[in-house]
Amino acid sequence: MTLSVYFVTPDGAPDALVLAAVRGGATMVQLRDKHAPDAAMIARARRLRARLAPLGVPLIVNDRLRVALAAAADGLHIGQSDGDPARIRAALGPRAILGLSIETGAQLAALSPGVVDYIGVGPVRATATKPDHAAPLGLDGLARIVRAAPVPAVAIGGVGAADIPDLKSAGCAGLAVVSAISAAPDPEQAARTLARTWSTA
Ligand SMILES: Cc1ncc(COP(=O)(O)OP(=O)(O)O)c(N)n1
Ligand SMILES: Cc1nc(C(=O)O)sc1CCOP(=O)(O)O
Ligand SMILES: [Mg+2]
Repeated sequence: MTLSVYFVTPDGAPDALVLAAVRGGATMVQLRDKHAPDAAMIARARRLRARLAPLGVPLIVNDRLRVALAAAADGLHIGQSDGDPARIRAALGPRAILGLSIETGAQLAALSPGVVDYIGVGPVRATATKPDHAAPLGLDGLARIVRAAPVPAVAIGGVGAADIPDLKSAGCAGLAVVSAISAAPDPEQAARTLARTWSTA
């Protein structure tokens, strides 16, 4: 699992966008669609996993355990209100990747050891991509959580290439982005810039 450039899809993302992000250097992909029916998500997840597995890029499903299991995805990302992480781990099995969102120091303190493989910490900044986001942490708040985390952490929420030096200084294992790739005029090039900046910063 390489978390450095973690692409989270926007609703309705075409496969071509995901494949462009991966060609550019995205190291993880999360299929996130807050509106698609489960059946459509399962079909997309199966299709994408077949394309990404040979490239060594894990496909993570957002929120939906049933979809992750049915599509034999590489893992699942859950938030604080998406269910009990220990129960979800038991249902997913020990080999799947399980990620959990952390928005506060208190949530980090409540993390059970050995249950999740990574955390997504955010939002760093307010972002229109997730209208129901928690209070922004800023870079200092992010760093406080990441430094105390017992598992690798990715920063999420309004982050992009210009933040990479600060995110690395804070101890992040990577950054998770939607719009820095999906809203770019050339998503493949945007992913490449993120990957190159990550490796050189
Ligand atoms: C890598 C990563 N980190 C955080 C989130 C947010 O998850 P959650 O809080 O469950 O919110 P939704 O994405 O479900 O709206 C994430 N998806 N990925
Ligand atoms: C999916 C998600 N989760 C967040 C959190 O804070 O937990 S912020 C977010 C959206 C990130 O989109 P963008 O890169 O366009 O800001
Ligand atoms: Mg969620």
